[in-house]
Amino acid sequence: MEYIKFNEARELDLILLGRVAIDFNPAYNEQVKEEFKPLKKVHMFEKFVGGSPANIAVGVTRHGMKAGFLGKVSDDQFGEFVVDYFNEQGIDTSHITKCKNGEKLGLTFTEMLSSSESSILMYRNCIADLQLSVEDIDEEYIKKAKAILISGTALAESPSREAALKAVMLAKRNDVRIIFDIDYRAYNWKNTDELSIYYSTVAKEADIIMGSREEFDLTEKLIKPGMTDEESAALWQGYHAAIVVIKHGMKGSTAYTRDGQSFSIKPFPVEARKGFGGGDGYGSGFLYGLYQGWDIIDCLEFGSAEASMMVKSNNCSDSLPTPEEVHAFIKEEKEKFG
Ligand SMILES: Nc1ncnc2c1ncn2[C@@H]1O[C@H](COP(=O)(O)OP(=O)(O)OP(=O)(O)O)[C@@H](O)[C@H]1O
Ligand SMILES: O=C(O)C[C@@H](O)[C@H](O)C(=O)CO
Repeated sequence: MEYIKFNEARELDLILLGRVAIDFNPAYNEQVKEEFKPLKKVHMFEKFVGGSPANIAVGVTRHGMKAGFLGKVSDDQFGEFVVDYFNEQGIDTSHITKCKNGEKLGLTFTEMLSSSESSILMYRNCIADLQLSVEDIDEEYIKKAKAILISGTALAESPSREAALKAVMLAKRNDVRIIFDIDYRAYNWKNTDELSIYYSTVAKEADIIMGSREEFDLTEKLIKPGMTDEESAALWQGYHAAIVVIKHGMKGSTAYTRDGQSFSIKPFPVEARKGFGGGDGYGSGFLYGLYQGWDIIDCLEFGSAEASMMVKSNNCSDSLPTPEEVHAFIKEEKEKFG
């Protein structure tokens, strides 16, 4: 059954809008399996492109999809690093612009303490990605895409908030599917009422919504707090959503489809290097499956496998796998665990 229809004539599979940053992860040698340590003890860091929509742009491109990024970077070598890296991956960077008033890309220093404890230390003053403004949102560009993915962090502040809302409105009138990845990052938000207002505005327009239970609770705060997954799915499907994906970390995740069905998957157990990045692997894999027209359960399995591969890795972008690597991982895990 086809739950979502993409306009096949479009040249871009997906435009991603929002957060892009630089991740500094403790240097890690897979062979030596260096020990976990507190951030203050780390001497060497490796630099990667980071930020959820940027990571998903890399992920879907590794799967052969054609992605474009709509965002703002700093007018310095870190901004150039992002654009160069995206170009090398084959991501369309024609609508990435540079900040004009000295705003800087966010720097994320990550701490990996054990296979179940990790955290991030964000430097996000005078932040570049939230400078995206309505002038950057070009209808002709949006029209080129089958779908646009809005990352929730883009809604945290003006001018990026209005830019994201404009992109949603233009997508709507141009037959472009809207994917809302709630992508809650507490450091961006002043209070949760604001968050509920803007998240729910986009969720009402979205064809696909993806988020954790906590993220749905925040989105629904001013509508009806304390809903079950089934109630949340019914609420958003009552507006526009064809597919609502609700994640419960290691307990697994469920996709609810508009015909009243639900499909659940458990994570593939792995020795994790970090807790973050799983969601981006999950999103990349799930969306790839959907574009291939797979059954929802196969999309979930692929996303879940890609998530497990990413929590094992030392970064959230560069190690995103190819479809062949994900299939091989699934085969290996099934042989191990039956
Ligand atoms: N330790 C782990 N082992 C295996 N899989 C994991 C682990 N942690 C997370 N995952 C997988 O990653 C998926 C997404 O993780 P999570 O629920 O933390 O989402 P998220 O908050 O969107 O992640 P992110 O920090 O990447 O944005 C989970 O649904 C699960 O499939
Ligand atoms: O921004 C974060 O929360 C962590 C980043 O290091 C990472 O790139 C990411 O965005 C994971 O979703």
